[in-house]
Parts: sequence; C-alpha cells; structure tokens
Amino acid sequence: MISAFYNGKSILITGATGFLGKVMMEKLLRTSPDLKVIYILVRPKAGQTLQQRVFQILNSKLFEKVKEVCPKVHEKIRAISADLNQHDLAISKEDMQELLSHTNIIFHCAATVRFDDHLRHAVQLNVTATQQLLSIASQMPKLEAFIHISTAFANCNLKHIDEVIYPCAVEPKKIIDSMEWLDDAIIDEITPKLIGDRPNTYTYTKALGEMVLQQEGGNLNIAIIRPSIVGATWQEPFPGWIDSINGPTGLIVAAGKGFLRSIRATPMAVADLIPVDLVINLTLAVGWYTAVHRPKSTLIYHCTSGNLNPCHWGKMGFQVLATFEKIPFEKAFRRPNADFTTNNITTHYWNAVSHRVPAIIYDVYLRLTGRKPRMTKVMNRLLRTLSMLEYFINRSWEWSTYNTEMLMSELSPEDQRVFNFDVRQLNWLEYIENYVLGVKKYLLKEDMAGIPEARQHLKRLRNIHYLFNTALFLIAWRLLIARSQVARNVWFFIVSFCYKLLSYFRASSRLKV
Ligand SMILES: CCCCCCCCCCCCCCCCCCCCCCCCCC(=O)SCCNC(=O)CCNC(=O)[C@H](O)C(C)(C)COP(=O)(O)OP(=O)(O)OC[C@H]1O[C@@H](n2cnc3c(N)ncnc32)[C@H](O)[C@@H]1OP(=O)(O)O
Ligand SMILES: NC(=O)C1=CN([C@@H]2O[C@H](COP(=O)(O)OP(=O)(O)OC[C@H]3O[C@@H](n4cnc5c(N)ncnc54)[C@H](OP(=O)(O)O)[C@@H]3O)[C@@H](O)[C@H]2O)C=CC1
Repeated sequence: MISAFYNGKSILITGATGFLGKVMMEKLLRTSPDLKVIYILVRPKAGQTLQQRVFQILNSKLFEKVKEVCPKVHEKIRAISADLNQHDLAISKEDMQELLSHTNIIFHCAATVRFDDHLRHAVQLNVTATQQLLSIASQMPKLEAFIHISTAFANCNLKHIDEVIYPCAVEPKKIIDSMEWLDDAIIDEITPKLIGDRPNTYTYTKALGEMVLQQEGGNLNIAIIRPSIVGATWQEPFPGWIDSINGPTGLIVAAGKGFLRSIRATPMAVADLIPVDLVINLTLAVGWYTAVHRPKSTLIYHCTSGNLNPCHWGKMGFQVLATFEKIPFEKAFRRPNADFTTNNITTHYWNAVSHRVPAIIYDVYLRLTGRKPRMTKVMNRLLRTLSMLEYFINRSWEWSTYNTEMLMSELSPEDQRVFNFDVRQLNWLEYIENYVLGVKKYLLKEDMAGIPEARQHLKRLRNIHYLFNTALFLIAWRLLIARSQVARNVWFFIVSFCYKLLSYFRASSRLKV
C-alpha cells in the first residue's frame, strides 16, 4: 500500500545528498519504481556541478540494488540548484514554477548537524530555511504532506520527552530577526543564554525549527520525525552501509585505528542508536499516513530504540572492541584497546597518558625521521570531538513512542515487512558487528583481502608495545636503584633469590640423572 501510494507521485527532498537523504532516495526508488520524479535541492560543492554530485551518488554501491528494479534511476531524479542559506533558497524562477505546480510530498531533511556551528548559521539553516520552505509549500496546490526530520535531542534538556512540541523561551521569529542585525560578537555573547540548558546550537535550533512548523504551518499537513542517534543500515539495501563520520561512527574509526584509547562515558547509560534504514522506513510510512489519513494536528514520531530494545554504551563499546579482534582496521596507530572513564580525574589522567603523550612521542619520531609532525593535531581534534559528544554518552532519556506504535498497528502485514520500523526485532550484537564491518568497507574503503596484513601490523604494534613497556620499566628501575637504598636492597634480594633458585634446580636435575 505504501509503495503504491508513492507510485506516480512527485516528491521533493531537501538534504538528499546527506546520509539520511541518500538512503531515502534509494528506498523510494527501490520500492516505488513508478514514482513520477524525485526533485532534490542540491548545491554545487567542492568543485563539482550538481549533475556530477548526483551522478556520483547514483553510481555508488548504495544504489546497486535499485538499478535492478529501476534501471532508469537517473531519469527519476531531477536535481534543482538551491542553497538553503539564501533568500528563497536560491531556486530559479523556472525551477520554482515546476516545484510549485507538481510537488505532492516534501521530505525536509537538510540541516546543519554540526554541534558547534555559529548560531547565525545554525538558525539560517535549521530555522529560517524551514520557514522559507513552509512558505513555498503553502503555494503548492497538489501538496499532500510535509514531513520534517527533526531530532530526538531537540529537547535534550528534558529527561522524559513526549510527542509534543515544547516551546523555547524566545520566539523563533524574534531570533530570526535578530540574526539579521546583530553582529557576530554579540551573537557569541548571547548564545549561551539563548541555548540555556541545551548543550549546543544544533539541538537549540532544531527545537526552534519545530516551533516554526507549529506556528507557521498554516493548513499544511505536517508531521515531524525525531530520530535519536542514526547509525549504519540494519538490513537494507544491505547491512552495515554508512558513509558519514558523524555520531558514533567517527569514534568507531578513531578506536579501530587506535587513536581513541579512553572515553568519558557512563557504561549503563542507554545508547539510543537507531539504524538509518529503520528511520527511513518510518519516515516513508509517516508520509503515506499523513497524506492519506490527514490527522487533525501535527503528529510527532519518536524514532528511538531505548524504550523498546535498550542497549547500553558499555555493551556497545565491548562489542565494538570484540569486532576489531575479528575485523581489524588497516594501518592502526596503536592496538585498539579503548576503555571508559567515569570521572574528571581519570579522564584527564588517561587523556594525558593514552592520547597526548603517545602523540608527542610519535611526533618526535616523525621529526627525527625528517617528516612533518601531525599526531598532536589529530589528537587535539579528537579530544575536542570527544568533549562535544560526551554530553550524549553520559545521560539517558526516555522518549514516548505512542504515535510510532499507533502507526505500526495501522500498517498492513505487507507494509510492516517492507517498511519495517520495529526496533524490537533488532539484534544489537549482530547489528554492531555489521556496523563496524560497514565502517571498514564503505566509509574507510578498506579491502577485506587486507585483513591478514592488518593482523600482522597489530602483532607488530603489540611487540613494540611490550618492548617499549619493558624498556620503560628497566629505565625507571635503574633510576630508582641509583637513588634509593631500599630499592637496591630489594633488587639484590631478588637477584640472589633467583640465583639460589636456579642453583637448586640445577643441582636437583643432576641428582636425578
Ligand atoms: C567495557 C568495555 C568498554 C570499552 C569501551 C571502548 C569504546 C570504543 C568504541 C567506541 C564506540 C562506542 C561508543 C561511541 C560513543 C558515541 C557517542 C555519539 C554520540 C552522538 C550523539 C548525537 C546526538 C545527536 C544526533 C543528531 O541529532 S545529529 C547528528 C550528530 N551530529 C554529529 O555527530 C556532528 C558532530 N560533529 C561536529 O559537530 C564537528 O565535527 C566537531 C566535533 C565540532 C568537530 O569540528 P571541527 O574540528 O571543526 O572539524 P570537522 O571538519 O567537523 O572534523 C574534524 C575532524 O574530526 C573528525 N570527526 C568529526 N566528527 C567525528 C566524530 N563523531 N568522531 C570522531 N571524529 C570525528 C573528522 O573526521 C575530522 O578529522 P580529520 O579529517 O581532520 O582527521
Ligand atoms: N545523523 C544523525 O545522527 C541524525 C540526524 N538527524 C536529522 O536528520 C537530518 C539529516 O541528517 P544527516 O543526513 O545526518 O545530515 P548530513 O549532514 O549528512 O546531510 C545534511 C544535508 O543537508 C544539506 N545542506 C546543508 N546545508 C545546505 C544548504 N545551505 N543548501 C542546501 N543543502 C544543504 C547537505 O547538503 P551538502 O551535501 O551540499 O552539504 C546534506 O544533503 C537532519 O535534519 C538532522 O538534524 C536527526 C537525528 C540524528
């Protein structure tokens, strides 16, 4: 039913070149190959034209399966030049006319997901662009549904979060206006006051974006999806696909390559991870439900795992490390062996011992061998990233999921299978193993044939580690002996004890002969 609904439709997706957007295009084309067109708002980037960007995406591994059911996939995608930072989204008149007269469904995924983005930029993308898109949507006579992707962490200042829009202290309109005339220095000054007890500009502006939808949605048929931490695919189009470094993925890379050795986290806090294909299945089901059933009010759908199938950071970390044993990453800096710390003192200690000191030693080595030092810089960036993510790995939240469960019960058995978003069916251990494997294959683009060499490399690192520790111990001991009479006495006692033991064994073995 859902697949049939999208056939013949013109669908507009923002953020289609992003992590969620690509999986959404793929699923739509695979399950509804007879859809009319997918308009995607794209900006030229990194010296690539729109067409080159789209070509690259459609020719990637993710879209291999689609081409079997929808060989003319290129013809189904219509890239429209747009910049969500610009007035009217910088869409040309002709393109705008086409969008206005044809669009049936909008999926608004585009956002800045950087936690530390400047408030002006985060407001522009996550609030003002949403406002502009709403205004465009309100001029679309054929529009059936407007689906907005928010985040479950938009209200992370609360512990229990319901499927409602929580108001922010200052009206979004006032924030948008003030961003136009305040200079950067003043914005920097007021940012902590505005974001209040939220940890960053990202979560704050996503909350403002929801308020804009509520206040300016007019008669539009709107629904909001709030996913938690989105991870690699669970099942579709194949397990483990991922191409984004955000969230846990970057830390999996850092741990697998041996840079990340300790992380401040609460092992028993819920790791509210949710696979990207599950998020997209829910989103497409919501698109169908919103268009067909036209609920009286804006429904919010939490796409989370914690209340139905919880996994904790401790278990997740353990499984990630266990997978590195089976599937090591190539050219690791050190052997993957990360640990959780739980307080400030141990975190500072292990950051110094496990992150900063090895980086300094390695940089000295690079200098001595005539190369440019770089490890301290890499470590500093990693530590900065950790400090940004720590907020989310030391707390647990409860999200109610009545609407999501209601929607599941509305689906036919066939739709429940094709658009499965039942997180209770997810086996975490299997998922995490596929996730790590996916990071290796699709993000790092490492060949599986390189695993024996990676293992050899880790063995070498282990030997270097033992050698280094032994040398360190001997040096420390030698210095101690030189300075302390007690240490000298202990040393002579141990040596003479070993000597006597050896002589005794020699003598007893001679007697036996
Ligand atoms: C018992 C045994 C125990 C064993 C234990 C062992 C455990 C061992 C296993 C560990 C795994 C298990 C635990 C996992 C915990 C995960 C917690 C995740 C919480 C996520 C919550 C998300 C909630 C909200 C979800 C949402 O709703 S939205 C999506 C979330 N949004 C983001 O995740 C954006 C974050 N990022 C930024 O905000 C910017 O990235 C910025 C950081 C400011 C830097 O910014 P900057 O330094 O300016 O520069 P960049 O260009 O950005 O990056 C510069 C450089 O950092 C790199 N890098 C960017 N990212 C990351 C990243 N993640 N991780 C690592 N590196 C990263 C990038 O590769 C580049 O490296 P390079 O190429 O230079 O070498
Ligand atoms: N990933 C996650 O863990 C979670 C994500 N979400 C939400 O899901 C949505 C998608 O996130 P995700 O796919 O991970 O994010 P990505 O960063 O991967 O993608 C963001 C998308 O927005 C586009 N975009 C950004 N700025 C502009 C601009 N000025 N003009 C046009 N397009 C622009 C990007 O285009 P370009 O390729 O040109 O940069 C990209 O397509 C977001 O709304 C996010 O808040 C919610 C919860 C968790």
